[in-house]
Amino acid sequence: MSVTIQRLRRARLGNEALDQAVGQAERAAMVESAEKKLEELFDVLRIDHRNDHNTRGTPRRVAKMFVEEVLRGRYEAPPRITEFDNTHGFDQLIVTGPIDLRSTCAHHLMPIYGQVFVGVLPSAEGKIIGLSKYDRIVDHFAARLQIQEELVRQIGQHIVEATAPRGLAVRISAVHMCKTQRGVRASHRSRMVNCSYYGELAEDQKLKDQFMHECIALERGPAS
Ligand SMILES: Nc1nc2c(ncn2[C@@H]2O[C@H](COP(=O)(O)OP(=O)(O)OP(=O)(O)O)[C@@H](O)[C@H]2O)c(=O)[nH]1
Repeated sequence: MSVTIQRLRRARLGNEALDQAVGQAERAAMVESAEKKLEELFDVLRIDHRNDHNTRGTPRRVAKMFVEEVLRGRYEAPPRITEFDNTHGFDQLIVTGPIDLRSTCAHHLMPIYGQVFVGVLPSAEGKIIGLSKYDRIVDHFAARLQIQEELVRQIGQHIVEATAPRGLAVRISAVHMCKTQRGVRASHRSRMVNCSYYGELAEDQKLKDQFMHECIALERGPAS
């Protein structure tokens, strides 16, 4: 059995990272193996990808898409976080968003898309992290097969462990295309909204209200 396949078998959940980051050579081998399996799938589905000018090369494209894009967050290390000294001891709520969410649902492999908002209550004695890193962290955990309840907690737990703020809130509002494009064919406006709270943001209703107020304002965008 190849090294690649052994590693995949050790990983427990589709939205968990592997034990170690997967290098370029190993990812190339994964694309090769996945391409062969996708060719078989196309054959089963009676799609003549060898002769059809539209689907020729599609098994390879899809294999690359899974390894390098859709599941990238399982094979790479989380993004590096730049920290700055909090010299003026800033300790008030910071809310950032909307952060565009592009993920994939674990049940039907359909896109999940929407917005994420992150609220951070920094510690006056701690560090401040680069604002773009919140977007990168969202992107990292979204690049896995997800359900929204677990995604919102993975993002929150990672930020808490990496930056130790006094409080943290993560809110996701997303469309699940497994529900809008197939199956029940729900309205394209139908969304799922959920939050995860940590530290003082979990305990203090006024802080939660302030976070929610800022999310709504950011969702609405600048007044035209
Ligand atoms: N709670 C939760 N459910 C989700 C999420 N993404 C997809 N689902 C739902 O998970 C279920 C998938 O499991 P099944 O009921 O076995 O799938 P199915 O028979 O194809 O069901 P339908 O989608 O109703 O056609 C569906 O009801 C989805 O709408 C998510 O992030 N959170």
